[in-house]
Amino acid sequence: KTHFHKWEVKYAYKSPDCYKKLAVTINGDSPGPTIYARQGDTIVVEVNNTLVTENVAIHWHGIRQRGTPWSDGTEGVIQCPIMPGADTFIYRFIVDKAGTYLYHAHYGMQLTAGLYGFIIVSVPDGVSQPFVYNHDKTIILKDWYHASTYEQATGLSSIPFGWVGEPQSLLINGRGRFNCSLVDSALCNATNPECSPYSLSVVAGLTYRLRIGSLASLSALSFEIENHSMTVVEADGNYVEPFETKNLYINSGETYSVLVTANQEATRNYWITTNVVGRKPSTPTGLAIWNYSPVPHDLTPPTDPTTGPLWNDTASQLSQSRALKAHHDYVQTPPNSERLIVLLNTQNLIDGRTRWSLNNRSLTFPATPYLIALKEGFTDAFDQKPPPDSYDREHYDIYSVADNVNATASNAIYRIGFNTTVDIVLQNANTMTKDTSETHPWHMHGHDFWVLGFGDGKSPFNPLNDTKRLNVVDPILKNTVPLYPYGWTALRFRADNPGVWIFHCHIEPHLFLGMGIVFEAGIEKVGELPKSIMGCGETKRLISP
Ligand SMILES: O=C1O[C@H]([C@@H](O)CO)C(O)=C1O
Repeated sequence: KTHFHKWEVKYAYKSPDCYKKLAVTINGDSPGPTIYARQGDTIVVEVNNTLVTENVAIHWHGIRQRGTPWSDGTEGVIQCPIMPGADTFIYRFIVDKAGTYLYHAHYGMQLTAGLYGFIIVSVPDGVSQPFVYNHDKTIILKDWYHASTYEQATGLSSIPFGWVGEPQSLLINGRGRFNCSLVDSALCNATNPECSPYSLSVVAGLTYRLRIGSLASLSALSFEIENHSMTVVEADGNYVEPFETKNLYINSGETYSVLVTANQEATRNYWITTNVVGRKPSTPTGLAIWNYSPVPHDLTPPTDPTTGPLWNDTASQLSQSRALKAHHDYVQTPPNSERLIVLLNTQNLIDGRTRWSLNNRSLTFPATPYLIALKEGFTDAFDQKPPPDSYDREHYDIYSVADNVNATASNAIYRIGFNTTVDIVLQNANTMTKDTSETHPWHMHGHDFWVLGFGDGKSPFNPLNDTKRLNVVDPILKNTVPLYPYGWTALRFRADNPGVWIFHCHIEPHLFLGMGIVFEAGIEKVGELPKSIMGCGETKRLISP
């Protein structure tokens, strides 16, 4: 079955947290419409960019794009962006795996500006899932800023550096609440119905599958439902060996399904809350209501909202990450790997500007998208010398503020043998601030990867032959995984999807500052590129194949 969607991307005034600001919307909405489909279906989205001056590209997050790398929607990597002033681009791809996925802008800072939403893929008819529930609901989490993304992007690329800071609000299904008394401004209206809390109505005794996704710009979040426990059953479109938790940690780019049974005193409502973790919070708790019908859906719960776990309890976040294992009926033990890439994550100055680098390379996109340059043989379009597979592991002190004087901005890419299995070890380090290391959610396009393990400090081993510290028995497949402060994360993937793909930190300002790598695998197996990814408007027709 093919699902057609016609989207107009445009600016609209929105007050998701009572404060009125311009947001990039889809057909006037932020978050955008949820795409529903069944495994094996084709999704066609005709995107019409009516922004006045900004390009757009939309990424289908978690969808592997097998055979359609040109529909991955990443500006600079696989397509010329969709031009403003009503240029149109048609994304067409197959959703080949049931699960909970996301979409969002992948151009500049437009995710922060509000272009984001869900893709829900259900199992084919007659196929069962390894858990049961009565109803299926979606909850999308977002952090929200009042400054425009133009101001943010300008600060990030200026000398001196202007950091975006902590968000003003946390939104649950596009609704939050900023304290209007903090600003002397007619722009903030606490009685605007747009910012009344989202209320999820439940019937006592029934079990709900909540599909929870985060597309935060910066914040790692914890999510909980007062007095109700959650059983985690799915992560990034993969079944999990079920485990129970009071609060769910969720990073930007991750999705989870949890089962929640409405088994508490049903004569009142309860708080649904989300809180910042991983960075010292200054953003108020995000609030929604767990409503037992027929209690009025907007009746404020009689209790104080839960404040979540301690923001810096990394051990508890790590223990949830380690609890995630492939469901026992869906274990795919990864084959041995053939290559190891160790990526040292550092923040450093390049030409006086603050950037993020991997092995001293800070990613910049070339003017010609990689996919087109590689396919058409434009060897001068980007630096042809691949970046290093490792760093000076023997001498580098991850606990010091390092100078990293050799850090450079680079558009070089990794070349990976098609169908080979690769291990990646993400190694965290100190930032340019003393005694500071941050959490980074790493997201891979075009593939899921096995999460082999996490550790503290410097990864002391070569995962190619160390199976003791790693889980090669029942590792979970994911597309986004956290790298914790001063820690390491090891993952393995099979480069079995021909194309050019980006692997990057999902904190949007960090990607903006170069925190990602691009790799190519099997480019010779990519079919003829659609002309619509090249150029703009009718000029696309002039381009010879
Ligand atoms: O990239 C970042 O910059 C700031 C800080 O390191 C300097 O202001 C911060 O917290 C980041 O994550």
